[in-house]
Amino acid sequence: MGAVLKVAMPKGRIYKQASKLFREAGLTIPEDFEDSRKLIIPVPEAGMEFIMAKPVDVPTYVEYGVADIGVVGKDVLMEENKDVYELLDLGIAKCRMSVIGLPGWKPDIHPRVATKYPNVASKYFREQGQQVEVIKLNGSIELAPLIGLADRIVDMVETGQTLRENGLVEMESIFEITSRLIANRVSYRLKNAAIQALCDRLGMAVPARGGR
Ligand SMILES: Nc1ncnc2c1ncn2[C@@H]1O[C@H](COP(=O)(O)OP(=O)(O)OP(=O)(O)O)[C@@H](O)[C@H]1O
Ligand SMILES: O=P(O)(O)OC[C@H]1O[C@H](OP(=O)(O)OP(=O)(O)O)[C@H](O)[C@@H]1O
Repeated sequence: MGAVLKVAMPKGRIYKQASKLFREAGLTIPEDFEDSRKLIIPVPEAGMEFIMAKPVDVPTYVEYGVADIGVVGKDVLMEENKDVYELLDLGIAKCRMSVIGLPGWKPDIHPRVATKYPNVASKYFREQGQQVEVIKLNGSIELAPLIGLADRIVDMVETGQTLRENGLVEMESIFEITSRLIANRVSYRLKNAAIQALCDRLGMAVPARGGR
């Protein structure tokens, strides 16, 4: 049996989908931990150990090599710009990054944009040739245009429910988001057989889910 793979798994909404996909790929992942507060979960039957991380921190654990691989949203990868390999599109947690505002929005002399993703937003508006002040928030981003902190936001849209319930409109979609499998550069060489075998299994399970 090869070395144990340390996998940085995102706590929260992606975990259940990720562990389900791993199961569909034929790996034995116990369901007992789905509501647990345990942070390091041995998964011996799959030759793995899960490190339960805050989603935005997954690329950091992988870049530093304390996790060999990880599961993370494309939104986080675009924002964090870490030195990791992106191996596979897992097709789960699908949504999109969009520019959002109030209906009837008109350009302001000093436009302000609120977001959890300041790097993504700055790059996007720079490329559009628009000068904006980017304000970093950590959640409930949709509040910003409602209470006058910013005239637009850059945030994720999945079902559109948050927009509808708050009277906001999607003005432009910037990119599509799904979760990705990433790897540490050194682990990818040293544990190549195990990582490649996992990629192959997961790769077969992804289309089986209809590319979702
Ligand atoms: N509404 C959504 N629909 C689908 N995927 C989403 C949605 N919101 C977020 N995601 C994906 O799930 C990932 C993790 O989101 P989640 O809300 O669990 O993390 P978080 O915002 O860091 O959590 P928290 O700060 O509440 O601990 C995001 O990086 C994104 O890729
Ligand atoms: O289109 P929808 O299906 O409504 O999903 C989009 C919402 O989901 C995410 O919020 P999250 O639940 O992570 O809350 P937070 O931003 O307050 O952390 C995102 O930031 C949007 O607000």
